[in-house]
Formats: sequence, C-alpha cells, structure tokens
Amino acid sequence: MADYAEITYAVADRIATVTLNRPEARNGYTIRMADELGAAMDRADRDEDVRVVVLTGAGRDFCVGADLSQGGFDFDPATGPDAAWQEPAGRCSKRIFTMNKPVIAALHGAAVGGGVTITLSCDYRLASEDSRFGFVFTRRGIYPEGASAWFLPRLVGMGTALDWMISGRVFTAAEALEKGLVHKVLPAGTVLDAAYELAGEIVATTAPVSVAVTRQLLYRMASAESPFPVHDLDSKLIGGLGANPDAVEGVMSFLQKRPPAFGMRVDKDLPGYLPWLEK
Ligand SMILES: C/C=C/C(=O)SCCNC(=O)CCNC(=O)[C@H](O)C(C)(C)COP(=O)(O)OP(=O)(O)OC[C@H]1O[C@@H](n2cnc3c(N)ncnc32)[C@H](O)[C@@H]1OP(=O)(O)O
Repeated sequence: MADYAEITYAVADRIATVTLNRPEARNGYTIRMADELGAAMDRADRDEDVRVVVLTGAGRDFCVGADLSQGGFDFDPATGPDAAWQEPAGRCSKRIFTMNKPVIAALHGAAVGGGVTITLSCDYRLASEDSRFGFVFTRRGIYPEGASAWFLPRLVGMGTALDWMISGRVFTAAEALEKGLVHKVLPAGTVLDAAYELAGEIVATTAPVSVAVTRQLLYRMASAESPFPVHDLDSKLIGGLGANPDAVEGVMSFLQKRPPAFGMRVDKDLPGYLPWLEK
C-alpha cells in the first residue's frame, strides 16, 4: 500500500500481513515505523474482512530494535515528554494488546531490543531456527520498554525475565523455546508459512467474538488473586455469548458435521462482547 513508508500492509484469505520494511537497516525501529505499525493494527482491527494478523519483517532480520543511527527522541530531551507521550515500542505493544483479533509474530534473524518487546503482546511468537533474541537495554544504558516488565515475567517466569533483562545477552531460538518465549521453532525459511497455516486454522475453525473475549479475559485474569472473580466473569460471558448467533452456529456446525460459517463482526453491539474488557 502506498500510504506507508516503513511497513507494508496486505490482506489475503482474511489474514492481514504487516511487514516491517526497512531491510536495508535490518528493520531498525523508528518513530515513523512505530506510528505506522499502530495505524496498521488499527486498520486490521477495524476491517471486517480480517480475522488474524501476521507480523513479520522483510529481509534477513525481524528487527534489530531502535535504529541507533537515527537519533530518536520525538520530544525535547531537555524538558522531557508531556504526560500523553507514549514511548515508541509501547505505541505498538499497547495497540496489539487491545486488539480484538489474534496477532502472530513470525520471527527470523535478529529480534532484539524493541524488535522483541513489540512482539510480547502478540498472541503467538513463531521463530525461525536462525532467530536471535535479546533484551539488550541494560547494555545500551536504557530501559526495557513496551510494557515488557509486565509481559515478560508472565511469559517466562521472573527468574528468566531477570536474567535476560539484567544481562541483556543475546540468546538463541532454542533457549527462547525452552523458556517459553516462543511457541515453536521452525526450519529456516519456513516460519512465514507456519504462521499462515496457524492463521488459516484460526480463520477456518473459530468464532471471532469468542476469540476476542477469550484473549482479553486470559490477559485480564492473569493477575487475579483467586479464581473467584474469574468464576463470576465466566458466568456473565457464557450468558452473553450464548445469545450470540455464533454460539448457535458453533454447535450446529459440529452436529451437522460441516465447517462453521461464523459472522465476521466483533463489536460492542454483539451479545457477549464486553467493551469494558478493553479498558
Ligand atoms: C523503542 C526501542 C528501543 C530499542 O530497541 S533500544 C535497543 C536497540 N538495539 C540494539 O541495541 C541492538 C544492537 N545490535 C546488536 O546487538 C547486534 O547488532 C545484533 C545482535 C542485532 C546482531 O548481531 P550481528 O549479526 O553479529 O551483527 P553486528 O556485526 O553486531 O552488526 C551488523 C551491522 O548491523 C548494525 N546494527 C545492528 N543493530 C543496529 C541498530 N539497532 N541500529 C543501527 N544499526 C544496527 C551494526 O551497527 C552493524 O553495522 P556495520 O556493518 O555498518 O558496522
């Protein structure tokens, strides 16, 4: 699409592909890229033809983090940012977190600094066996942003998060898989195909509103102190979703041994969709 300079956006088979597109700079992250990524996620979320987003990078790397050759502040360092300013990785991380649709990150080469923190709010991380990861921030004298202090311990446990974030060392796809940062490691050159296969399965078999509610609930309840609030919410959600036509379709398609034909809309007018989950 002509309206982006540092990413590309394409839709096929109900899957939006968002590609970081500065291969000459190893997809070094810029303020502009952050803004374009946020806009692309917005667009995919609003597009009724899109069910799943695949996030990937052009060239040999996913993303080497902030492009260190570019300077980088979009505020005056002498006065600091105003209260509304959102740091660049957070702009994307936050937008992905509030998506109604799952996001699959297909990673290869370096996924380092902001290049890994922007994937932490994605629902899946698939990695090529040549991937390397690193929360290198302490080595640059800065801080791991993109809300990684919230996401990373939940994904890999506090011990591993402390190790990776304090040491800043670069580690392999095998270590990322062992600790739970990535869901799968794929042979070189096959990670994007694997992402499309997974996305296609989600498109073909799941109800959009169920997916939206389920992913938000998992995140929101991850910090609950006991199962009691989750039991209460479950009752509201099951009651609401039961009134949704997709619940009828999900059961009928199973009984009639045919593929489901779910509705495409996910919005606050649908029974079972709880807009307050977005807060
Ligand atoms: C909001 C976001 C904030 C942040 O992301 S802060 C963190 C910013 N990112 C980094 O600090 C990563 C720095 N890079 C590295 O640690 C390593 O590189 C890698 C692990 C990514 C890759 O290692 P290897 O494959 O051995 O490559 P190489 O020999 O270190 O570098 C090859 C060329 O790539 C350039 N490069 C790598 N990362 C960046 C970057 N982030 N910004 C600008 N250039 C980068 C180098 O400088 C060099 O260039 P030349 O060949 O011309 O000497």
